[in-house]
Amino acid sequence: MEATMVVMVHALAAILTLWLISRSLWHLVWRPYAFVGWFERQGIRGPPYRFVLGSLWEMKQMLIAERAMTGESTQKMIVQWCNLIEKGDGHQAKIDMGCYAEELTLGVIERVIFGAHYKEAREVFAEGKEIKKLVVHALADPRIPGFRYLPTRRNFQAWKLDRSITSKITRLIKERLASGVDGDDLIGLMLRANKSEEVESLSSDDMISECKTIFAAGQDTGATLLTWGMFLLTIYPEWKERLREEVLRECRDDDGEAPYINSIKVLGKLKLLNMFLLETLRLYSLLPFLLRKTASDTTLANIKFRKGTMITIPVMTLHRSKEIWGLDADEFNPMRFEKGVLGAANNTYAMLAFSCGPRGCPGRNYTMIEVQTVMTMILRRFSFSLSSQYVHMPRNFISLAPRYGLPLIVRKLMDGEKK
Ligand code: HEM
Repeated sequence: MEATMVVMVHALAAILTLWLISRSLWHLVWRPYAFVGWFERQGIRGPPYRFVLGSLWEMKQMLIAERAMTGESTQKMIVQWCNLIEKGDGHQAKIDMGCYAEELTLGVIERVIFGAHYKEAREVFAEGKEIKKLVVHALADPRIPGFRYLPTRRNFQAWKLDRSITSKITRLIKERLASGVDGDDLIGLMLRANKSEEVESLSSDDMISECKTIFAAGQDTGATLLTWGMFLLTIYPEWKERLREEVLRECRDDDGEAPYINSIKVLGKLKLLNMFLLETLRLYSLLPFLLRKTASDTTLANIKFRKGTMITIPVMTLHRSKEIWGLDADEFNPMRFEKGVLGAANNTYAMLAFSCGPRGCPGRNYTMIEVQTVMTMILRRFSFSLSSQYVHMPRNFISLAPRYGLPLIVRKLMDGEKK
């Protein structure tokens, strides 16, 4: 009896070991090879790679496409607001700007990356949100090397979500390749960059992780800047009027009727709006601190740091430093940016909302175009104020956002108010 038990335990252990080996081989060897092979058949070859996204002209085309998509999505949002007003008392409606901003920027980024709206992109977004929660919890974990590789419940959850995101993005890229469509979206740019002789090829993994990065970095950032911008306009109504006046003045076509979707050239003329957004980013910096690791033994401000030291750059504190920005550093004053970012403070690196240097944010223009386009269109159509239900509680959940959203009361502008 005992001998049978021993044989059974051994057999079970052998089966389990074989199963584990086959799973590991599948994940580590066979699957990546199959995947790379599949991409190679499409003419996409592997590493190494530098981050190259086609030519500058192509990047510009992508921004033009982004602006058009933002215009369309904002138009859709405007119609929804008008319907809400009609269904209500006909004068005004309560909306949560945070939710609309999230939906709008998600609609734009999925089209900027994949060229169309996809159910999978929505699911990727929802799963990305779950990962974000896990990351926030992980920040409180003990700093033990290799901790993130341990099979804890949270790590398992994160790995599962990451696998699901990867497979959905892979499916979307495959479908796109199969369709043979060559668009002005991120996938189109990467595929063209691959065909070009001048740049090194992207591997399949590079393409997937590029999509993941842009999706993660580019969605809620724009939504949050838009939300803080709208919040500040309700707190400083004189700025709402100044910006509306600028928008109505600059965004006119030959008929004297302002177009829905402004050209980039027009956006360039909206100086006050640009200054307003810079001041919003100064006071409500989305990333309240940045982290850097010293690559070698370093001396900063006469303090010696050993190689590998983690340094926290307190962006939020620096953005409100009177030494750097002057005595009115705590006050809201977009006019400080009248002579540009360099003229606003006594330090070249004072404005860190997008960080700076080679690892500064590559999505800066993208966001500014997106948020300017949306605000321009809202300012032309609506008047808005803060709902009494608003609770001012900024929360740093990887990025700084209003914890309970931004409830606004929106009202359609009368014809007389648009002049
Ligand atoms: C208001 C909006 C945004 C803000 C405030 C912002 C801010 C930042 C900051 C501070 C960094 C540097 C992070 C660090 O070094 O630790 C960064 C990096 C990055 N951002 Fe943004 N970002 C915004 C929007 C976007 C958008 C819309 C995209 C893409 C479409 C994007 C893509 C990226 C990427 C890919 C990086 C990593 C760059 C690298 O590691 O070299 N960002 N962003």
